[in-house]
Amino acid sequence: MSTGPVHLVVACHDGRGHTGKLAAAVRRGASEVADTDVVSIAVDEITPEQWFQLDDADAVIFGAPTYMGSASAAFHQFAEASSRRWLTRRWQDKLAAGFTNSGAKAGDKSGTLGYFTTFAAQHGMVWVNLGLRSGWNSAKGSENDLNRLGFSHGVAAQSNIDEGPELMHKADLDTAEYLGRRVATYARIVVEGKRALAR
Ligand SMILES: Cc1cc2nc3c(=O)[nH]c(=O)nc-3n(C[C@H](O)[C@H](O)[C@H](O)COP(=O)(O)O)c2cc1C
Repeated sequence: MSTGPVHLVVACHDGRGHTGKLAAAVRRGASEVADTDVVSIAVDEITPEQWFQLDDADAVIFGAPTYMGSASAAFHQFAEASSRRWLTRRWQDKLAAGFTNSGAKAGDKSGTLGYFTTFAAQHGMVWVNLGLRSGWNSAKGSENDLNRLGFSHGVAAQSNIDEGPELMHKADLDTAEYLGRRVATYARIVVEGKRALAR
């Protein structure tokens, strides 16, 4: 039996809509887990109140497009601004996860997901990986498999640079929903575990 809602934040920089569409899918997946409260934050427009929402979250899922082999500059600006939280260890032991999108199939997205894991580790957060085997890697596989591009640290989606977000691949959106559900589930386990230990 749940003892109260678990708080998740999806903290994302959306470039031209593609990464925002992934963020919405992560949020949908997380919302499917009972008693999960999910808030979305545009990190390039973050307000003082939203910094406090991050401070109060049980889990934060970071998202940014891959620009020049890493997270976008807007995300890095947010990460640098979070250094005040780093100083006070405000995000210590929260769960963290991540998602990105790029134009090329590989597109150096490992650089972005790897950066997210380092960023989370600097804050003392606990990383939740994607937890899916690679899709589309055998004769029976297809591009419609979950995790079709075969990344492990988080969601790595792809969209053609000359197409809008409405054409994003369903398998990528389904993979993002999967990550949302996974993080919400683990957040529930951790929160309930901490409450049990405190009794
Ligand atoms: C400045 C810039 C740098 C980019 N660098 C990469 C890159 O390193 N690898 C790649 O595959 N695509 C790259 N792209 C394409 C974007 O990753 C892709 O268009 C983006 O993920 C779309 O998501 P968005 O609408 O949220 O920006 C770049 C695009 C821009 C504008």
